[in-house]
Amino acid sequence: MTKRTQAEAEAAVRVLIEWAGEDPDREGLVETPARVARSYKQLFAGYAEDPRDYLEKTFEEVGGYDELIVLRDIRVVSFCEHHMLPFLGRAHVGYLPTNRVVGISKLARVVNGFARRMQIQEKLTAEIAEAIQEVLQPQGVGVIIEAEHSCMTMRGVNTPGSNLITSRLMGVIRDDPRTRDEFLRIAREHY
Ligand SMILES: Nc1nc2c(ncn2[C@@H]2O[C@H](COP(=O)(O)OP(=O)(O)OP(=O)(O)O)[C@@H](O)[C@H]2O)c(=O)[nH]1
Ligand SMILES: [Zn+2]
Repeated sequence: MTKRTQAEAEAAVRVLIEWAGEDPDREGLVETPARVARSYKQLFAGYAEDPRDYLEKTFEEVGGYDELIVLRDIRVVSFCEHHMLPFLGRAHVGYLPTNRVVGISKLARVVNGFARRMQIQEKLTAEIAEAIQEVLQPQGVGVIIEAEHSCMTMRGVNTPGSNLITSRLMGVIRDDPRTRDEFLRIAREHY
């Protein structure tokens, strides 16, 4: 993959501005290519990190805790790879630990690290679950994401208010009906 410079990104934005029918040299737009390029760096910051790294530090003194751990309503800001438009919503992430747990902020960091890339929601959901399964090796993992896609609400089919719900369940959260029901109930309690 070709590595591009900030200057090249700015030139590309300038082309898009012109293509949209605007004058990139008018006062309000002069700095826009630079702003957009900087903004893309932040919005796509996920390419500069491996979210698995957040899960390396764990705690084993859990007092025998062996029930589900669920972090609900993690804000998701991601981008559909078809239109590069945002999809916004919430993720619910749970796991059934084996003998160690992770700091809860790290679950949100993992979501954010994968979200700040271009992809479809199905892939985002799977990547989060698989990273947790791979690094923490819990008895089970569940990830549910509900999000509204700007490419559907702002353009195209124009259906504001419709949410895409995706889930990836692994291990006992997928295979043991009682654990699965408990996870889904906790994750959906507020729907
Ligand atoms: N499965 C899935 N589809 C997505 C996601 N984000 C956007 N899409 C869809 O990707 C599809 C791309 O379809 P295309 O026909 O190639 O593109 P398009 O002509 O812009 O399609 P419209 O959005 O229907 O106007 C659309 O149906 C989008 O709704 C996602 O996260 N998951
Ligand atoms: Zn889209």
